[in-house]
Amino acid sequence: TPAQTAPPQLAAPSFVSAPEDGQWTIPQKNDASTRFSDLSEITAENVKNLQVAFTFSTGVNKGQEAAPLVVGGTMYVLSPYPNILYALDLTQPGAPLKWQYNPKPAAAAQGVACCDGVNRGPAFANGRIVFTTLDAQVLAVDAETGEEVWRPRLGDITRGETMIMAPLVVKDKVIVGVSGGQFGVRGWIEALDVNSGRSVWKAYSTGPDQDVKIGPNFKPFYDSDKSKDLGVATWPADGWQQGGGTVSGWLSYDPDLNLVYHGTGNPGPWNPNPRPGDNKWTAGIFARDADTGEARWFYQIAPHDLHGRSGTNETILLDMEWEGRPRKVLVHPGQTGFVYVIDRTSGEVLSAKPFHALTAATGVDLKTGKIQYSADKDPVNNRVVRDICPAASGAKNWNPSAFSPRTGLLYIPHVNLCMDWESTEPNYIAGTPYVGAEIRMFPGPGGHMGEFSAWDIRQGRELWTINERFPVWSGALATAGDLVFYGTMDGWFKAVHARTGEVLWQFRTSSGIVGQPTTYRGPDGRQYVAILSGVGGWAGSIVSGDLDPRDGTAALGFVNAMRELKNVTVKGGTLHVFKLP
Ligand SMILES: O=C(O)c1cc(C(=O)O)c2c(n1)C(=O)C(=O)c1cc(C(=O)O)[nH]c1-2
Repeated sequence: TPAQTAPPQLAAPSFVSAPEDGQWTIPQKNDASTRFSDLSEITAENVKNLQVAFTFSTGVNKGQEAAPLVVGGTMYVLSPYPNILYALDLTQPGAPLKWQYNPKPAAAAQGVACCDGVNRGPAFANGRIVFTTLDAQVLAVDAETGEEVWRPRLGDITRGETMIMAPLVVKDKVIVGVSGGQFGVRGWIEALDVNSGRSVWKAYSTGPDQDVKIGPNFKPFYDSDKSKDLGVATWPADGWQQGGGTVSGWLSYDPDLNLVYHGTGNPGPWNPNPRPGDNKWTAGIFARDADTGEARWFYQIAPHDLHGRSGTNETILLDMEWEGRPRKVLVHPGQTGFVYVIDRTSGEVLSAKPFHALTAATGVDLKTGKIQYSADKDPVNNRVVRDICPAASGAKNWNPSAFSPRTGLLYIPHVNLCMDWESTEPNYIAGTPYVGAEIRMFPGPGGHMGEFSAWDIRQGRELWTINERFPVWSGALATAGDLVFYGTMDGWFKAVHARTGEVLWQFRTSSGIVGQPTTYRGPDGRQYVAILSGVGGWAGSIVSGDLDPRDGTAALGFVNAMRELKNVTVKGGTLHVFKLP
C-alpha cells in the first residue's frame, strides 16, 4: 500500500487585477472588490509611527461613507448630501484644494433618504469622475478641471427614489442603481454610456421577466428560480410595484465572464405578512451581462424576507480550489450572518457558514439553496417577536470587507445587534416610509455592538476577532504590509496585524468613523493611508441625522441601542491622511 502522504498544501485564494500602480481609482480598489493594496512601506513593525500628513474638512457634518480616491497626483473626496466633490493637489505641500464642484441637488431629497444623506463615493473613468447624488442624478465631471460633462436625472425623488451608491465603470459604461427600499421603491439598475451619459440598458428587480431582463440565457442554479415571471407570480396582486429590491450597494465585475454582480435590497414593506410568496427578485444576488444587462443567474439569500435583509453589500470575486478543483467564486458575507461562497459562473452555493451569532436562521440547505428560518422568529401580526439576531441592520451592513491574498483571509466588519420586532399595518404613500414594523435593537451576545474579524474562507471559520463597543460601520482595507485598517463609531482609526488581530496603532479622529480607508503612493513616492471621519449613516443618525419620531420606522430602530454614542462623539466631516515620518 502506498505510504500515507499529507494532503497537498492548498494555495490561498487569489484574484485577478492590474498590477499595483499606487493609485486608488474606484472605492472597491479593483473590479474583484478586494480592497487590497500591494503597497508595503507601512508594515506591522513601523505602523506605530504613523502620523498625520494632512487633513481636510468636507464642510458637511453628516455620515462620511465615501472612499477617498487617488488618481495621478490628485485626491478626490465626495461629501454626503449635498454631494460636493473636492479635488486636492497632492503634489503641493499640505494638499491644497484644486477645485470643488457643488451639484446643488434638490433639498427635497433629504426628506426621503433613509440613511442620513450618505454617499459611498465617486469612481474614476476615462478622465472623468462619476458619482451619484441623493436626488437621483448621475454626474460626470472632468477629472482635471472639475467641469461638468453630463448629468442625467434617473430617479424621481417624489416617489422616494434616491441614489447613494458608488457607480461601477465597466468598459464604456457607468453602472448605477437606485435606493429607497424603505419607501416602496421598485428597484432598478441602469447602465449609461460613459461618454454621453445616455442610457444603454436598465433592468428592474421585480415585475415581468422582460423588465427584469430575464430571457433564454437566464440559467439560475436552483429550481425555485426557474419558472416564468416569478417577479410577478411570487407577489400578491400588484405588490411587486412597491416591492423594493433596490440596488443601493456594491457592484463587482468579472472581465473574463463579462458579468456584473449586484445585490438586490429587502422587499417592501418590511412587514412580511402583506406579501406572501418568495418576493423575487429581492434580497439576493444577480449576475448580469455587462453589455446588455441580461440576467444570467440569481441567488436569493432571503426568500420572502422576514427581517429586513438586503443582498446589496459587497461581493468579492476570488479564484480558489474547492474540493479538488479550481473554481471562480463570489464571496458574500451576508446580512443574514452567513458567509456565502458561490460559484460565480453558475450561482451554485458551495458553502454558507455562519460568521456571527444567529437566532433568526439555523442554516442554508445547499441542495435547494434555501435559508432555514427559525419558526419562532417569524414576525406574525399582533405579537412582539423577541431576540431576533441579527437585527434589521444585518450581521454586517453596507460596510465592505477586505481580502488579502497574502493571508487568504477575509476581514469582516460586523454589527452585533439583536432586535424585538412588532409588525404593524404598512400603508403605501409615495415618498413616505413603507415599512410596517416597530423595531427595538439592543446589543447581542457579549454586550458589545460591533466586531472586526478575520475569516478563513476555505475552512469556513473565524481566526480572530476584536470586540468593539459600537457597530463597526466602516469598511476595511488590507495591505501587503500585512496590515488591516478600519475605524470605529467612537472615532478610532485602527491598524491591526493581518495575521494575529493585534491592534498595532490607533488614532483618535475628530468624529466617529463610518467611512472606507484607502491607501496610495504619493507623488513623493511614500505610502499614505486616508480615511474620512464623520459619524452618521443609519447607525450613526442618532448623532448626525434628524431622527423624526413620527417616522416610527427604520431609523428609530437604532435609537435605544445607540443612545450612548451621543456621549462619546460629535458630528464631523474631516479627511485624515497619514504617513510614516
Ligand atoms: O433598500 C434600500 O434602498 C436601502 C438604501 C440604503 C441607503 O440608501 O443608504 C440603505 C439600506 N437600504 C439599508 O437597508 C441599510 O441597512 C442601510 C444602511 C445605510 C447606511 O449608509 O448607513 N444605508 C442603508
